[in-house]
Amino acid sequence: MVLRCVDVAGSRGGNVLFSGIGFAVEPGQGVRIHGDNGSGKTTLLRMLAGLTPPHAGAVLWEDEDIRTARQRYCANLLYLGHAPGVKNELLAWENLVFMQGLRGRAAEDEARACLAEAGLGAQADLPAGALSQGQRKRLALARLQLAHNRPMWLLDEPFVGLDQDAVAALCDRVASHRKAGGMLVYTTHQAVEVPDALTLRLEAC
Ligand SMILES: Nc1ncnc2c1ncn2[C@@H]1O[C@H](COP(=O)(O)OP(=O)(O)OP(=O)(O)O)[C@@H](O)[C@H]1O
Repeated sequence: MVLRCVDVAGSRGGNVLFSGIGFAVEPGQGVRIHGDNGSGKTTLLRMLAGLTPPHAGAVLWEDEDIRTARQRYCANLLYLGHAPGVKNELLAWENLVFMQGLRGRAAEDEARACLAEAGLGAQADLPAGALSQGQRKRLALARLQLAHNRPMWLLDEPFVGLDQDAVAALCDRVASHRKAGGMLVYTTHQAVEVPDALTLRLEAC
């Protein structure tokens, strides 16, 4: 398994934000996309997720363009955007069932156990709209605990809004994911370091 970014350029609103980006991510590896506000971190991550087409270059999964390998790629992918993307009107545990597509009688128990591990056991029966910003972020990230069959993680600003304990827990989660052969690309403008991750700094064109 390998994700390759080949000589990629990104543009928004007609402006080229970055160009000549090239790297590969293999099992166990991590890439940190770093840069100032507006440098294009989210744009690049969206390209890796297949949500925004590259201005130039290509993103390849197993040496095939992700646009043609879409089905195979998406089956291996977990993309968490900058916003938590939770449904305010659903309870916290219902959100997890819905977001992760959990099925069967064990789904609720699985979601509740996952919330307890994320430090949200007491909030499981609250509507997501009643959670604090940090709790909403924890809820979104709780999906990572259930993503065993998705090796390619793309995380946009995963550390924003988290307290120190939650940051440490996320670093542990990411480390065990990589140890088990998972792959990670994440954006950040914070000083949180994921050990042994290649850092890619986006500079304005
Ligand atoms: N839909 C859009 N139309 C026009 N310009 C856009 C659009 N989306 C983003 N941009 C612009 O593209 C640039 C890069 O945005 P992007 O969100 O990728 O940056 P970022 O590095 O993730 O920023 P931040 O650190 O603030 O989250 C910004 O100048 C932004 O205003």
